[in-house]
Amino acid sequence: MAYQTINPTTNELLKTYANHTDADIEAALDTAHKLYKSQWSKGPIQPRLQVLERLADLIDARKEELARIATVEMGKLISDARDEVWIIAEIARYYARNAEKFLAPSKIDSQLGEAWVENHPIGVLLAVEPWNFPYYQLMRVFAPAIAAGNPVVAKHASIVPHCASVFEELVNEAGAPKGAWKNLFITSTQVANIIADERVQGAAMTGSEGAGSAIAAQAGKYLKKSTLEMGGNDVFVVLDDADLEKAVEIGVFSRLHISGQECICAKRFVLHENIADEFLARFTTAMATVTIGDPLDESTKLGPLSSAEAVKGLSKQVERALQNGATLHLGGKAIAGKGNFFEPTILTDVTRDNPAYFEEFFGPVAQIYVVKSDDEAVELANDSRYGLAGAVFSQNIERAKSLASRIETGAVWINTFASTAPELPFGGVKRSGYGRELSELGIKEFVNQKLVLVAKS
Ligand SMILES: NC(=O)C1=CN([C@@H]2O[C@H](COP(=O)(O)OP(=O)(O)OC[C@H]3O[C@@H](n4cnc5c(N)ncnc54)[C@H](O)[C@@H]3O)[C@@H](O)[C@H]2O)C=CC1
Ligand SMILES: CCCCCC(=O)O
Repeated sequence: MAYQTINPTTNELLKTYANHTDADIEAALDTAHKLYKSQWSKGPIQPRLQVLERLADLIDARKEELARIATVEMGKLISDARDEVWIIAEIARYYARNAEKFLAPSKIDSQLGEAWVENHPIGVLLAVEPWNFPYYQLMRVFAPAIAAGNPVVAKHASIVPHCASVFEELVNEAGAPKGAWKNLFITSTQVANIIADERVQGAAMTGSEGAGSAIAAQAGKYLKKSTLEMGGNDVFVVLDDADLEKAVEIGVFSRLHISGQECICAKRFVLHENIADEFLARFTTAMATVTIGDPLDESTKLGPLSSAEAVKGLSKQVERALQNGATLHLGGKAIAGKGNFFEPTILTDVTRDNPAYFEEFFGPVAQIYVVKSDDEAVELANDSRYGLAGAVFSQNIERAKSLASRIETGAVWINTFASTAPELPFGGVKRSGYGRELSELGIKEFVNQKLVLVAKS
């Protein structure tokens, strides 16, 4: 597995990074484990939280540089890259300012005596992360882990090594001791060996089902806790009383955000029959006229996919959907020329016997479904192997809340697009994974919630 920076706008190879060896891994695990056994991990929380505060300030100071690195390495719009840099500083500050409260002992009323739960670190964690939010995915693990006292070794996606390197550089510059966070350019086999290592107590993974299944299986075999943040096939439900102009604008934004390479974004558009034609007409016009180009250009609204392989895979997936009966309403092909560009695409008439019905399209490909009722919308939303997020548009909030409660996902957003914030839990059910990241829930995933009880005298 080669770690390379290839600019997806030009497909120019910019840099190849050397892989780490087994000896490097051993050194990283030894350092991390020794840090876990030290006062740094088990002692007062404040020194660890001060690192997060300093890290946030360092990120702010290098915002434009960091954003440009991400855009050049995986192709997201420069404005989206700035947003990502902004939110990782916010996540660092959030845990710096809330972790002590989250991890404070909590009393339990018990007839057996004075009882409480303490929250302790559990040891070295492994993070395995994807390329689509190359900094956010790392901070989502690092911030709660360091606050709790868990050192982390990290394997990032092979196409974002510059982002991985600069993140580690920032963590070290913020004053984290060696071992708090170590980036490793390693193979899947080496990941499996790390999970098996007795010094490693947990694994946090974000990515595809294939990766998640492999990592969860290995973690299960060695009795290590894992959290999985995997794919999604989120519905974007537009009811007959929705603000159509708003729904169209947000629907286009959500489907094309990060060139459609986002696990929580609008993928299956579920339209009430009374507004379906009007929505589709406006949606089609907006998708067809979006500005496609260099993601460093501020006027661009749709950049490239992350890699040439991603374009090939998406092209085959769309072709297979059409071969199985879907109708191509818009787009459908890779854009000829330099770079990994794909046309904004709309598929209709995707029936349940079409493989596309159950598939996530990790690119600017929208599927359109028409329903007659709220019940039918819920039934279709839940007829999925995934359960990550979803959105419901209606001007009747109680009606929207009712649907939100019935949709089997980890989150439902009403009258807006699915997104993220430090205080909001992130995660899903079914084949979208298990566990939660961010919020108070996220910091509790890898701590020992230890009961202490003093018997009545
Ligand atoms: N739930 C979420 O927050 C997110 C989910 N995803 C999902 O991930 C997929 C696309 O992202 P990719 O980075 O291409 O996913 P990927 O699964 O190919 O890679 C994710 C990470 O896992 C590693 N990996 C892959 N196979 C592995 C194995 N057998 N053992 C150990 N490590 C392995 C990769 O090198 C990378 O670091 C889509 O399905 C997308 O929905 C992507 C981003 C966020
Ligand atoms: C908006 C942030 C989303 C992060 C993970 C994803 O959906 O791919």
